[in-house]
Amino acid sequence: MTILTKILAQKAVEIEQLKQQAPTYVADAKQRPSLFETLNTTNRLHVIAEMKRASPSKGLIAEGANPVAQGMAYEQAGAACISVLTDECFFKGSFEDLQNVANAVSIPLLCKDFVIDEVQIDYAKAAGASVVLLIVAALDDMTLQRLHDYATSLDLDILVETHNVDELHRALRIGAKIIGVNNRNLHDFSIDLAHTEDIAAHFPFNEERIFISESGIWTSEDAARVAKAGAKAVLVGESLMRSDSVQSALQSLQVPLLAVKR
Ligand SMILES: O=C(O)c1ccccc1NCC(=O)[C@H](O)[C@H](O)COP(=O)(O)O
Repeated sequence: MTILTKILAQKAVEIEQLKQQAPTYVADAKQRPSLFETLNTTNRLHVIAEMKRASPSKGLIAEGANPVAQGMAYEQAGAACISVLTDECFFKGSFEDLQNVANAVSIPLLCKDFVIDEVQIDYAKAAGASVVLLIVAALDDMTLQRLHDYATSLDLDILVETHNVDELHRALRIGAKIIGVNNRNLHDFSIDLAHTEDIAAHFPFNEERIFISESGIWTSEDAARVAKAGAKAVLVGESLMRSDSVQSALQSLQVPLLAVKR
């Protein structure tokens, strides 16, 4: 059993519990800017900054981190979006974290979880998310399309995560507009930014789609490398959580985008 299959088995159990009750989270009703529109602006690489206390690959990263303080620091430093991990078992996050961050910031807000059922999207929306993540590797084509349509019907943006060219094609077939490449292999934890470059070579760049690079981004050289491949944004967790200065760490990743028309 790999970590992804373990996480998905745990999600199936949690979903039955979520279905026993309606979401009790009530975030302030805020109209957040669309993630798609946000990422289509400026000529610098955008940063989606993640609130990440712990992870299966690294164990504890920032156990005592305060999600509200972290979220506000990200917003002030110029993040385009904040990602909040809501998985409790493997990442020590929660929907409560998401709701608290939602009440404190105004920028787009991603509920980062392993979504396999509509009920999780209902909870994400109730807790204030404006974006949800769908991981292609975790879903069959029909479920991927169904969840994508459901999130769209709730006016949510959807980040569709891929890890290889076959998954990119599956994401394109469902009409995904925001497509991420996770540089981390969710089965063995290895990280390689070359995944971004390999998938970029097959990505049909145009103004209707956005290409994002996720995981393993630590330095401005990493950011410049994935920007060169065509990424408009990076999704960054650990390096920001461990940084003494969120402001300078985040801003060092906002490298200029190349003047190449993609
Ligand atoms: O981070 C992990 O160990 C992990 C393990 C198994 C499934 C998912 C995992 N991470 C989720 C993510 O995608 C990252 O939190 C996110 O992309 C940020 O990555 P990083 O900047 O490397 O913390």
